[in-house]
Amino acid sequence: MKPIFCIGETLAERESGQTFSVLERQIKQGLNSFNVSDIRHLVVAYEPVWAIGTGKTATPDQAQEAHAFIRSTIGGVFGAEFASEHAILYGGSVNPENIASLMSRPDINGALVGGASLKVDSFLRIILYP
Ligand SMILES: O=C(CO)COP(=O)(O)O
Repeated sequence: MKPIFCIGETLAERESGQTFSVLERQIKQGLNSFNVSDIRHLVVAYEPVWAIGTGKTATPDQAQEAHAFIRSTIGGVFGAEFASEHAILYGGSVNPENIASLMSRPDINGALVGGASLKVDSFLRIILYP
């Protein structure tokens, strides 16, 4: 079994410029009692609350910026080598139209797909992008 540790800010937090401080707090508090060997099998996902099931996707720039911050914060806690090898997924209204642009960014290593996975056609187009 692979646990998925989902973190992300609300729209109010984003609009008030707190995205990075919220992510940092969630990472530090959420992973506080784990060591590198514990979290080796943990998957981290950036899921901005405002994008989940809303049809509003983070832009590739917004997602990349958040993923880079998450990777750097994880690196500060568990070491840069671990952080550079650790996959970080994006979740929040991923669909066949936005998967390629999201996946083109260096710190976006996969997707956590909700609603679009319930329709065979759209899920297949996501899996088989571009
Ligand atoms: O929460 C999600 C996947 O766990 C994202 O769901 P949606 O893709 O429906 O926004």
